[in-house]
Amino acid sequence: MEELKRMVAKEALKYVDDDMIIGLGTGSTTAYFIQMLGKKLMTGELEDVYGIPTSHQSRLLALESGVPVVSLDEVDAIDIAIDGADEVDQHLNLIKGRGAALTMEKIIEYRAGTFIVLVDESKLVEYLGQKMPVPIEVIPAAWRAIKEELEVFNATAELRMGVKKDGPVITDNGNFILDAKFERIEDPLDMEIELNNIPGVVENGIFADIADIVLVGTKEGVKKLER
Ligand SMILES: O=C(CO)[C@H](O)[C@H](O)COP(=O)(O)O
Repeated sequence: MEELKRMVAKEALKYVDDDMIIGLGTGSTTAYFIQMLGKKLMTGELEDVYGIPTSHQSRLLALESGVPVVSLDEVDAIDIAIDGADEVDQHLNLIKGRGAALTMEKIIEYRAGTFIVLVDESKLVEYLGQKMPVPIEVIPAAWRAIKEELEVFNATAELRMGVKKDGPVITDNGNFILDAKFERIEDPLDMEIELNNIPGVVENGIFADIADIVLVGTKEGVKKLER
């Protein structure tokens, strides 16, 4: 599994050129990409590349790996964004947010010229919601009301609890995460919009119609899926 992650991260480096601004996703697969990018910058194979982190995790790792970081309000455009995903359907719609960084990820990836997703083949699904819940970032005061309101969509939601921390997970933005298990998400774009219409929802982990390229790590090599 780690080898497949490394393989797609290496492939993603081929999309990086000098003078680029790159959205840096969150998670274990993107972590390989950030480290490899840092090495290319240190050896001088790449120059004047800046990263825009999507989380504390990617910011700390970028700084540690030698990738200079900037924030969204300091740039005019983002050339590419690189990130992992938890599920990818055949139309390249995604579920993201296992790492609770979905809000900043969507802010950056929506605005990238090209959004490239890195996964291994276990993440490919027939329909969204097949294996994973949809993480929903919510304002803490509204979590219980939203949990109940999600029943309209036949979704069962759980408040995500911390590991090595008592009580709920607190996102980088100071909010809670509800993990909502749906029976089947028939229309990802419609569901993404519906969920964001609930007052108190900050953002949800359905990324419909945003990914341009998905690089899939398989035992036979990297497969490229394109929209
Ligand atoms: O959405 C995410 C974090 O919020 C991650 O990109 C997603 O969970 C994939 O992570 P990994 O590469 O570790 O499997």
